[in-house]
Amino acid sequence: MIEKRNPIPVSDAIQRVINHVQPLPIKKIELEKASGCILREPIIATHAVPPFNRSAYDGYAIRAEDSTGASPHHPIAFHVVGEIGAGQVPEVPIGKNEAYRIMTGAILPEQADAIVMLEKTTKTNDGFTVLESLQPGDHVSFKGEDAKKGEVLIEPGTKIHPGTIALLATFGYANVNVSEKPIAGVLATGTELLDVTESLQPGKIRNSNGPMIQAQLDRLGISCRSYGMLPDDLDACMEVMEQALQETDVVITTGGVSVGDYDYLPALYKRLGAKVLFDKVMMRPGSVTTVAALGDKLLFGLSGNPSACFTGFELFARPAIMTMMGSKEPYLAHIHATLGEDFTKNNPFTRFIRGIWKMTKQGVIAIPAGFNKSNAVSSIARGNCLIVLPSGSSGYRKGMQVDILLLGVDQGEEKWRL
Ligand SMILES: Nc1nc2c(c(=O)[nH]1)N[C@H]1C(S)=C(S)[C@@H](COP(=O)(O)OP(=O)(O)OC[C@H]3O[C@@H](n4cnc5c(N)ncnc54)[C@H](O)[C@@H]3O)O[C@H]1N2
Ligand code: MOO
Ligand SMILES: [Mg+2]
Repeated sequence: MIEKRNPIPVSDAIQRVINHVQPLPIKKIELEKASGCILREPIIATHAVPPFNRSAYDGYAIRAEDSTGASPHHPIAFHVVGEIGAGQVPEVPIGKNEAYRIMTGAILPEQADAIVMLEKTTKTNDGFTVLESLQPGDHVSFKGEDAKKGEVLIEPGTKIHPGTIALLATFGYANVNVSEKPIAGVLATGTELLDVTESLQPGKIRNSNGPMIQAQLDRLGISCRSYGMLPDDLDACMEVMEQALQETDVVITTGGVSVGDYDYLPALYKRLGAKVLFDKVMMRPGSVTTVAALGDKLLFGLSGNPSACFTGFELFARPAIMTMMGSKEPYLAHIHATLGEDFTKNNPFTRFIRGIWKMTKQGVIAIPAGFNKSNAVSSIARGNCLIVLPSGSSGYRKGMQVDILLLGVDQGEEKWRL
């Protein structure tokens, strides 16, 4: 007698997973190694940026009032008293109709409040003339215009990217608090599986899910520990699973979660004493995606079918791992797009079509990326998004508005809603 499974909505399934994950501990890491980590402290301006009033151009620093009334018919002359390159400090304040030759980024001399661009001046024996008047502040980068001292500039929970690194360096963060990164174990199950180096044999296929999941983890900046491929054998899987549970923070398997005679993952969870959070989701592909919890560890039982496996990772494993990393934006970014082709298959469950989105003159258009069954591998390779077609309608027509999930793009604060 086959056990009847209870399908739950995708958003409930995501919630059950997220309820089970905690951010990993915080650690300090050197700035050079922090790119791709999740920030676990706010970046607070320890000083104003810029830290002093500075010149935005190469030219001359003057008192703006001294240029009042300048015109092509009435040039005003300035006497140059010195020169300031970036990093140098002027020694004396300027007086009436005096100027410093100044370079971009150099601190303004006392009393100066405007910069005349070099191109707007005519050289004289002891200085230059200007043909137009300046206002105080012209071509000056003011102290604190970018950031005020004490301002919270970046909240914790965001991914550190090159811009964040620049900001951290600006404030002298040689070390920064980030989340520890989880170690993910990956195990492909299936007697039919061959390694990438092996030749095809009757009834066998190469293991594409294992390397794919490793690459999906890699896209999150997570390194994985591969437990290779195992035949459909409960005892063998049990042994490797127990090892993986000791060595990793989260274990991802592929295959063996359906109801076939050799689908051993349900029996494995039972033997381990793991609590199955769900084993049927109202989605296609990936309806048999199973997630179980053993203590504080999650076991992702992704389907063997490649498109289902891929989708299960992006919808469930990805946000869990991002949350473990301390991310406040663990979901894929989603945007609206116009469907570029009819999709009239019936939709008993929500469909996640591997799609291609592009920006056109008409806005963002998304089309299915070719052969789109659960067992497809070609469309995962062609796709750059998942087109979400909610259940209940079989009439998705070209021109309709749909949600698309952008693969490889973070910034998703909320899981998409149906
Ligand atoms: N009677 C039923 N049969 C099936 C059901 C069902 O509800 N009732 N569900 C179907 C759905 S939906 C899916 S999806 C699959 C899920 O299968 P499993 O997760 O049990 O995976 P396997 O049986 O091990 O393999 C399925 C398929 O995927 C290929 N595979 C497996 N591993 C890999 C890999 N590492 N790389 C590439 N391809 C892989 C495998 O050879 C099979 O073709 O079950 C349906 N059946
Ligand atoms: O779980 Mo299956 O991938 O729905 O076709
Ligand atoms: Mg199966």
